[in-house]
Amino acid sequence: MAKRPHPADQRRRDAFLARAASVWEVKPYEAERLASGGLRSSVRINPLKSRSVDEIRADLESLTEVEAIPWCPNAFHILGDRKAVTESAIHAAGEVYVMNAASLIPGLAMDPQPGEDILDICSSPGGKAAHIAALTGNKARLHVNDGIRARLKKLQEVVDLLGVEITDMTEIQGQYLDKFLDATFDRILLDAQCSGEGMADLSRPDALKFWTPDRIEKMSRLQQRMLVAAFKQLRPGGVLVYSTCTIAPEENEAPVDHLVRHNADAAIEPIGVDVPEGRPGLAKWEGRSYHPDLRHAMRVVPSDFLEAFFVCRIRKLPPGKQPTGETA
Ligand SMILES: C[S@@+](CC[C@H](N)C(=O)[O-])C[C@H]1O[C@@H](n2cnc3c(N)ncnc32)[C@H](O)[C@@H]1O
Repeated sequence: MAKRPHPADQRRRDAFLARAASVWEVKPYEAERLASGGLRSSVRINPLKSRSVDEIRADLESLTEVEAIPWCPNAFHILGDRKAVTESAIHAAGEVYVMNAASLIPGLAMDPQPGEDILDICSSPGGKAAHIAALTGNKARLHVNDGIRARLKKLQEVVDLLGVEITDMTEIQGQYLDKFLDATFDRILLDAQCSGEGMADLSRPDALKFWTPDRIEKMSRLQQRMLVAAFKQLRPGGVLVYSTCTIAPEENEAPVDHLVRHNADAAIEPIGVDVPEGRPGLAKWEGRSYHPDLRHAMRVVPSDFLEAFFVCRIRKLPPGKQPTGETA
């Protein structure tokens, strides 16, 4: 017979499910089903190595069953045995990178171009930095950063293994970026440290061991400070993509709302990626209102392959293009 959860664990689970259900606009039992998906893995072919994408794809398809992801070139959902991929020679050689498919969205939303100066603020282990490098054929000037020293080693390993060319690797806490970094960028990714609710697998009894509303508030304050600092490093006309793997509006819509309300030159844009699991960001939640353009952000509702995720694209309007505040 299944062990009954401790009353404190049950209360925590109920609180989590009530919040997730209200964000996703489903019943709590449906939220529980959505958040109990187990490990969902996809794989991206890395075009930065010497072998062609076609050669790597043929090897990948010989290992296990995969299905092309329609909205992301060179990426596949793993339908068969994940281990067959993670323990393969192509994986050891850095020819493929395994991640949750939602993590492909920020790189695409960045739309990085060769020749640009690009900053990835919370970079380790480097999956999204490697995707950005792949999208530009290693032809952008890519600066990677992570605020936690211990995480830089893993980042360096991924950079080396996948053949990612970088101009700099720094250890600056994102909230102090504008104080320690004397450079501006065409595109910035802030894939922020978050409470990670999207990765919680409720089929595991300990899934919410570290989940508390206090942690959400603490993260929200950090994310807001990191976003404000990041925006200062963005060139006029440049693009900042903000993403998290969490569900909480306090960590998603709220920091972006703060940024756009305090910066007349910050404009939320559609992310431009057609993901079937994508829903608009929230303009209202539990009595709180957020900037109406947050509807252009994307919230990913979990599915067979995607974990819960949030992505928002913000442009720094050049002088002369800023709204005057006048109404028609
Ligand atoms: C969600 S993970 C980033 C994943 C990464 N972008 C990728 O695609 O592989 C968040 C990262 O933020 C880093 N981090 C935590 N606090 C930070 C801070 N104050 N400033 C910058 N980075 C921070 C963590 O070390 C962690 O590596």
